Amino acid sequence: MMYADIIVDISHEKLDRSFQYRVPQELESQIHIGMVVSIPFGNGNHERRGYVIGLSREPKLAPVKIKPFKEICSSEETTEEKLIALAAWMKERYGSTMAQALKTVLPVREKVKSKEKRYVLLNIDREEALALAQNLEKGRCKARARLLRALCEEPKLDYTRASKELGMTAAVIAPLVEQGLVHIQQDEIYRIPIEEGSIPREKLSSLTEAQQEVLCQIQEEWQKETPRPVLIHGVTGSGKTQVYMKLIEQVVAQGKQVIVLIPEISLTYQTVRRFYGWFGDKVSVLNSRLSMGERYDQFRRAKRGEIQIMVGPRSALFTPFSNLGLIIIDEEHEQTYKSENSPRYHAREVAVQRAAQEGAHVVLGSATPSLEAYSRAVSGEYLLTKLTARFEDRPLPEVSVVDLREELKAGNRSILSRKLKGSLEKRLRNNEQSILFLNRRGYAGFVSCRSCGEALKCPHCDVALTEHNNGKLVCHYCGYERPRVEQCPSCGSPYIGGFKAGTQQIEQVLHKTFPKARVLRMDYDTTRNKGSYEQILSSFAAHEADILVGTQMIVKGHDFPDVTLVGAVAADLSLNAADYRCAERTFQLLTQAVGRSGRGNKPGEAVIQTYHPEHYSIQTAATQDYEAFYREEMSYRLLMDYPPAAHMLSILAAGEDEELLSQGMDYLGRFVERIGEKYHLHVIGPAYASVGKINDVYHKVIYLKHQEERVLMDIKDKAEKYIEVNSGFRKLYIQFDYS
Ligand SMILES: Nc1ncnc2c1ncn2[C@@H]1O[C@H](COP(=O)(O)OP(=O)(O)OP(=O)(O)O)[C@@H](O)[C@H]1O
Ligand SMILES: [Zn+2]
Ligand SMILES: [Zn+2]
Repeated sequence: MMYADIIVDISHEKLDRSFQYRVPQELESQIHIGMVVSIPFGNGNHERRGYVIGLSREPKLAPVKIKPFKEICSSEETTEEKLIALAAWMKERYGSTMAQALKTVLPVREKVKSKEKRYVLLNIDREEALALAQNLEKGRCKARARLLRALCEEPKLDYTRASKELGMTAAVIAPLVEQGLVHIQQDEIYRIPIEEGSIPREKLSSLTEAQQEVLCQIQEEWQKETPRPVLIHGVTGSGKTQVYMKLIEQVVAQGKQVIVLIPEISLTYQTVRRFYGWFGDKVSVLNSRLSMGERYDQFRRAKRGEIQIMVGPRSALFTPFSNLGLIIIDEEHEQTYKSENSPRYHAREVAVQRAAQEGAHVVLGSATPSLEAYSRAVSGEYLLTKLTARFEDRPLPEVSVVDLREELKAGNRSILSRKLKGSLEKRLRNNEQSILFLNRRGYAGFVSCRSCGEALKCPHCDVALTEHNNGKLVCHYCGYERPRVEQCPSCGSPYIGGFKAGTQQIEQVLHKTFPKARVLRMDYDTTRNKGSYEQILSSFAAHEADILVGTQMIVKGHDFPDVTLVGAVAADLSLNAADYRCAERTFQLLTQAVGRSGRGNKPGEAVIQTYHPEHYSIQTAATQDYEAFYREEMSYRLLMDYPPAAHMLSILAAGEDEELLSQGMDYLGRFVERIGEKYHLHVIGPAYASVGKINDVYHKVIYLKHQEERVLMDIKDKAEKYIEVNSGFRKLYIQFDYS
């Protein structure tokens, strides 16, 4: 006997309410996940339509109590059915619940309108606020004092949190606003302001010979019986975008639809304008700042066939097009394509799956492909195409690597090396622009030596140790701990500690060193307000500043033709992240950063400041030699059994009760070790996750490594069942994560 789990209404929030029905014997061979069937529903057995979201041989009730459904309603597969099938695949692949998978894939209408967010912000500095709070406490204005103290901790305080958790009433806040000590700010939901028809149409430029060659290779692949996904590996500024546009034009001309994924950070007004310029109102653009309701509206337009091209971040992948022809993923290596919520899917994998289900093509592009994509391309699973030169053969920037240890020896203690300072001076003299960036990505309190540059690493996992509040140095993969050190274990120097400089300090140094230079800063602090990100970028593009200082967000995908110098202030920061991917991230970031220089008519230069000038990720980024990097990095992954050389499954658990969490994870660790024994499964941990405690919730993780994916899938299924039947896990929140 076969049973089907059926949901009645997919436009409803409560997708987890499914009902089991019996599959009539004669339909067993036809039924599959996603299909619409007609069911007797409720007390009156009214006929309703429902979607099949799961099939099994196990009844959830006594079999006599399970009603059969009547018939299969759809003769042709609808878009919803395909998406439900995709959700079912994601549930299996990533180990989420079906409800989580459905909510990711289907545009579920939201009941409550998303509210505007309000914040309370401090206008005075911290010391002043603390002094004031003390005074207010003496004067028995406790509530106001509490608010000020909270603001000292968190200068931008969520209004609802302030009122609920701290018990602030408007009467408490109002006098502080009146005195000008704090102010209230509303962050509206941001929408890229494009009015239809307001942008002049442009013709696509004709392709260069190299670009044309890539286009031909792709078309040839598409002629085949089973076309493979395509990876375009094109150096920065080679015109990958031009190739995408031609492909889009062709697919749209065949009456099919296209999804273009772009990292959120590149979804600027500039990009959007270009798309509208080329394709007019055939295009719609999503970004994650749209409310669920607005996203829903855009998806409905797609479903009704009002648009043919959807541009957006990860979630645009689920646009309900009925005749999907192509999915493009630009900057394929970007981390934001991986979801951090269950199902923790990767857009690349889901794109390949959706395209296979619907007979569409996939094109990935990057100047610095992920190891996953490139290894697939090398093995022939993907077609590899290349653009090896910049448009019009513009030269790639000349790169110098500066050894910061030598600077210290020469008595230079500034953040700016002599080389970088000289290069900046030259740019200011010639009225050209510069970008300085600090790659703080993944930065989490590592400890390194200022004399020799060595970071303290885990002897078992070869990733940087992280300093904890208790002074211990901890490995986030295996849990290894050691006490704080007073001296560098490599060179004996006492100058050992965390790296403290931030973008603000760089800005100050620039003001001191070049008082006349116009400096813009872009980091998390300066972009929190609505529209400020766009403002800074457009102001810099209009050459209203000479130097742009910021975090990695400034080096991604932007095209500023007047920039002829890019400086990486401390390239090691990302190299010391507690993550096996840190060399890859560093290489990508530096290569992309270097690629922002000299894109216009004037040749560019780049300066990389580092304590590890000999490290391969820095060397190969300096020579812009992706293949050399790939060889080195792949041999490291092979040696250490990290993906893509092996498969890795993380089991992440969170809970408020630390002891319960530890106990649960110990049990789970022993369980997977036991069932994994026959496969020689490699189990690491449990250890505290890289951020071990967030908002009083503790996080722990177990890593499983194996050569075969199917083994990890099997272990995951068994672990899921184990968790389900053991009540000790009820108070823990457990997620699976593949990489
Ligand atoms: N065929 C072409 N005709 C006219 N201009 C072109 C052509 N190809 C590239 N360009 C110009 O060269 C510059 C770089 O192109 P594009 O931004 O597409 O490169 P990219 O490969 O996407 O670069 P990155 O990976 O650095 O983002 C752009 O200013 C673009 O307008
Ligand atoms: Zn040292
Ligand atoms: Zn370790």
